[in-house]
Amino acid sequence: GFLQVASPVPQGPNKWHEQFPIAKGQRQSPIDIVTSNAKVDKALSDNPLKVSYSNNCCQSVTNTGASFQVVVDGAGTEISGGPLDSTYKLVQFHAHWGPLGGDEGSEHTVDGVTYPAELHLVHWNQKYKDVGEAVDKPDGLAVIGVFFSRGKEHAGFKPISDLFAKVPRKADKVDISFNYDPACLLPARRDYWTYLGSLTTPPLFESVTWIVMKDPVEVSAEQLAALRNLLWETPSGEGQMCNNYRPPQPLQGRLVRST
Ligand SMILES: COc1ccc(C[C@H]2SC(=O)NC2=O)c(OC)c1
Ligand SMILES: [Zn+2]
Repeated sequence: GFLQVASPVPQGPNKWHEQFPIAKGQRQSPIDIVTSNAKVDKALSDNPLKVSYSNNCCQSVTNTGASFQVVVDGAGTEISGGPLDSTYKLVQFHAHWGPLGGDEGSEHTVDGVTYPAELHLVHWNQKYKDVGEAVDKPDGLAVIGVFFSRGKEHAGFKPISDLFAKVPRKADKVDISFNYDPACLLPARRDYWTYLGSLTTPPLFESVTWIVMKDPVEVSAEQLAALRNLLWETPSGEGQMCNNYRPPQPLQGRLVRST
């Protein structure tokens, strides 16, 4: 039969620069947010971040081989205001997490503190014709980051976390037949830090206006454990998907603003 060439197991974050030199760029993400250096910007509160998601925008959950991804039909699902100069539409949300029971796993850190997971709600700038055109433009994307802390069960996350067992392998996909409003995943208090950064996985395009919510949302230990129903390729074969987070990158003099 044909020579079986094993697909190369993806290289870890500290090797990405070999194929993606921008990994050592001037506006890489994530970062450690040093709260005492964040500058309160009244303009952010004068024009509050507006999040208007519809409750039937979520189409399916898929295992991308790097995370779960809820694919969203962006119709009527928009954010604007705050640091954004135009309207952005939600296209997908996913998360990053650590090992079972550990406290690392978030991508952004706050004064060096990690959370067990971090949710990313990815939006693209409506001035572009589609997300493919927006993805590598300096103002192309806006990602809302929400920290997950371990505590009581998150009723709003349960319909999604219950689906992970149905998509164990890469490219597995299950339709979302129920109404679901992703806004339920946002903390009640809408204060955030914002800065200019990048995608946190290759190709690491420096195209993201980051909006990192200050307050974490609580999810249960079982919901965090459900993330490990997702499997991926490891050097020793198929294993539980975990530690799919990039560590903080150099700030390179960037300003982090705060509400
Ligand atoms: C080629 O386009 C891409 C590639 C990767 C991602 C996902 C990254 S970006 C983020 O915030 N977290 C992640 O894992 C992406 O997201 C819009 C767009
Ligand atoms: Zn992400």
